[in-house]
Amino acid sequence: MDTSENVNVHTRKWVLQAESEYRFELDPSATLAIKLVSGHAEIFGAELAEGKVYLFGQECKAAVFTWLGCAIEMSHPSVEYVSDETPMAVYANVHLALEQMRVRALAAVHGLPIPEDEGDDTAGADPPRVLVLGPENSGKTSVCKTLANYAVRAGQDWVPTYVNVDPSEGAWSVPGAISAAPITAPIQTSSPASALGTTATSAPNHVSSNALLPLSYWYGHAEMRRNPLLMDRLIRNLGENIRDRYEGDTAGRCSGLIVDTPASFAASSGTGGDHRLTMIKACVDTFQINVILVVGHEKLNVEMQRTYGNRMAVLKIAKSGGVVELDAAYRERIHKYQLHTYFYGHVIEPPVGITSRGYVQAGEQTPDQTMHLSPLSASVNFGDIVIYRIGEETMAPSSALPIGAARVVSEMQPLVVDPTLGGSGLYNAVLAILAPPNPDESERYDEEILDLPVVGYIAITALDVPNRRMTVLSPSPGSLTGKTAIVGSFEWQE
Ligand SMILES: Nc1ncnc2c1ncn2[C@@H]1O[C@H](COP(=O)(O)OP(=O)(O)OP(=O)(O)O)[C@@H](O)[C@H]1O
Repeated sequence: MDTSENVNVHTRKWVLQAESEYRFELDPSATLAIKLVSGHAEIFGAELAEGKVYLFGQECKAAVFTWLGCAIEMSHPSVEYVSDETPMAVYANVHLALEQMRVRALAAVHGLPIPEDEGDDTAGADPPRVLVLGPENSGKTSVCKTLANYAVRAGQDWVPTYVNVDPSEGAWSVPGAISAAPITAPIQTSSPASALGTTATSAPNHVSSNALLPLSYWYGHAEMRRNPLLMDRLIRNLGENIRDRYEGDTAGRCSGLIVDTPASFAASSGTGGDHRLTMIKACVDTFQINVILVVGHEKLNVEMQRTYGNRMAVLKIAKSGGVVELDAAYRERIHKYQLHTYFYGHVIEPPVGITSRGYVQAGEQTPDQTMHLSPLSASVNFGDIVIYRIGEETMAPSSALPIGAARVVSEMQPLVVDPTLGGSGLYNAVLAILAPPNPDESERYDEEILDLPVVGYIAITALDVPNRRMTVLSPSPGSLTGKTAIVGSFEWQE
């Protein structure tokens, strides 16, 4: 194979030994190109194709791992090193155990003899429904991605459901949402702005061939403690919806699901009002969890063993030494990238000095498809959209209220926001547009909007109070008249 094409002062080659990984981190303006020259390699479980150039940007941090050894060629990242100490063998063993569960579940569905589980003849025929818990920067998302990718790669046509209940993650759309999506192709890593792959919600149809169709509910905030009751309800809505979808989808159900959680489920916030156990319980109940993986946290592992160990497998798995500590400023920048990517898409330019010939961006299937989106800026009447905020405007956590004080407005109450009032908080706000309510009026109920999934997002970029009009940025054409929207605490910044 001719590898000389990109070998110049701007690139060099690394030879990786078996079971080692090349880790890199990018500065805000840096981009990176990596090409697999020979051997086999993967990024969080997604295989690299030989000879294809993968681009990374927007402060991406990741690792190219190889089971048997490989040679890669790349430009210069901001930070790089190779490590042969990885927990990948453990993750692969977990995958094998989950795979056996899938095979047994499918055999049971087809009335075939159920293969025995090595060493465990009491094993049932339930597909794996895995909850991944761990503190901040333990690598939960990376573990979930790896396990989902290994399932997809197993060649059994599994379609695992990836559930993200971390509202700060952004997942397939914008931060503030919790979502689930069936994974049909390995999740590529190229930018933290689309950490779990490309979504179909903002991309026009012609570029959504590799996109996912997630089911999302809008929580509206990055932190669970902001409104735990709402979070609990949305998690349960997500679970119920997935169960409904599974009814006619045997392959999906047998493939199981993997639930990625926020760090706040693992560590108490410190200032009272510790809702994390309630959240874990909501996940266990609604997703019918039968395996809990605790990433690198002894105390949480013991706690989970005590609470759930008699009903399901609770496993502690090691944290990878490669996981990068992400600080608050970084997370804020990522939220900005995610919002921007939702509306405008993103194109990662090849690094300086590297030919763009034949380059494709990770996650895309054909080289001529870029993710450059053109959102629309439209002027709408105040009366066209009904905007709600859930709960009190300045919501202090219940634990912060004086003893004996009751909330005047319930945390779950949808309140109509009047754009004409000063301090409406709508200028530069990100809004979730909800699916229509039940067409049958008799089936409607007060808090129905809490249970409606999201169909898309808009941002309010200007408010003209005297003329009762506002300018909104929307990813696609289509009338907003008569739509219901919810505002959260995310701000749009151009
Ligand atoms: N082996 C590795 N080598 C290099 N970077 C890695 C590795 N594993 C994870 N990372 C990076 O470290 C960062 C944190 O990892 P990840 O998002 O998986 O952790 P998390 O526990 O889900 O985070 P959070 O605190 O947001 O819940 C990410 O940017 C991820 O891509």
